[in-house]
Amino acid sequence: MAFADPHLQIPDRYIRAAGGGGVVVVGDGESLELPVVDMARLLDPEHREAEVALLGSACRSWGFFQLINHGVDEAVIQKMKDNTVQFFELPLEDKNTVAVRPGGIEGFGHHFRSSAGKLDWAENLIVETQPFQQRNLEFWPSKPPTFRDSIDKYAMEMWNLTTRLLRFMASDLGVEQETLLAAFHGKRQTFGLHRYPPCRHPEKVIGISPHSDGFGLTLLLQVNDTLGLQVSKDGRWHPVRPLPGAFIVNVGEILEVLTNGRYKSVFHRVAIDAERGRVTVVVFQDACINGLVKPLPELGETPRYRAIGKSEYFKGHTAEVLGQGERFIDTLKK
Ligand SMILES: O=C(O)CCC(=O)C(=O)O
Ligand SMILES: [Fe+2]
Repeated sequence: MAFADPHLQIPDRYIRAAGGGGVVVVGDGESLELPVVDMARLLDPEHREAEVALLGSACRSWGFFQLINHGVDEAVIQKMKDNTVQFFELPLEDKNTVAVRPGGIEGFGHHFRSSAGKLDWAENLIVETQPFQQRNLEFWPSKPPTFRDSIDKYAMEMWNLTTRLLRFMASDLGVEQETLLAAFHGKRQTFGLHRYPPCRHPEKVIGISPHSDGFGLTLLLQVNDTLGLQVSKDGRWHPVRPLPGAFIVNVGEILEVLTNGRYKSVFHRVAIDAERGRVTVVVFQDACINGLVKPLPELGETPRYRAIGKSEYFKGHTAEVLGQGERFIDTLKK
């Protein structure tokens, strides 16, 4: 396997024509840092107003922020990190017991592929964690033995964190909290666990091709401190330097539509390190209004996107990911 032996040639199906991770990354000195939102200040009546404004401005200008003092149970986070690393360290035949099936989404394998048929330099495990009744336990690894329990507990923590964030976003947007919460309540929650091995020629490959996330909200946890995530702003790629213990939160395309374009879902990608591997735990929270992707009527604005059914939306978004061109939601703009 290409990842296992550093002396092997990089197989052609991983090599990117335009130089994979290497184009227009801003240098250290000029790099803008992601906004940092402090949950402790959001919860403190004395600082709430200013912090809600900061949260809102982060979602409008960057579509990304780091979240500190988030209040998520540290033991649950640590267990999730440990088990994720232990899973990826298993022999391939163990990981393949939950292999993704042809045409399927859940399971272990290489999930992201550009239109040119190139593979991303990563292995991934994708599992749906909510709604509870839709869990396919056949794709939940039984090794390491505590993994399923870790995923279950982490899933609950991430849903609680999502509801906390949505309340403050609603306040920034000037809508009732319940209105925004209802769009997310009972919807899908999907885990994407990623391992990006080091590569001797990082400029030739890419960890995840440029994309914007298709669900409502994304909550990303770095398992180790290897850099890799880059966010597009003003036409350039900005490397994200995760603060210790922080979550990286970003607006997905559905939240952009729900907010009638006030919040932005932006392109990001993952570059590969020459020496060190990188592991992330990503949780996607889905949303819709009665089966439709459309702006919240409670905003009281003329909708800037036409309403579309969920399955048509996902078809369009999948084509966007494969084509890496225009964002699908831009085609919904009126
Ligand atoms: O692993 C990362 O840093 C980014 C992952 C990502 O963008 C995704 O799963 O959509
Ligand atoms: Fe993403």
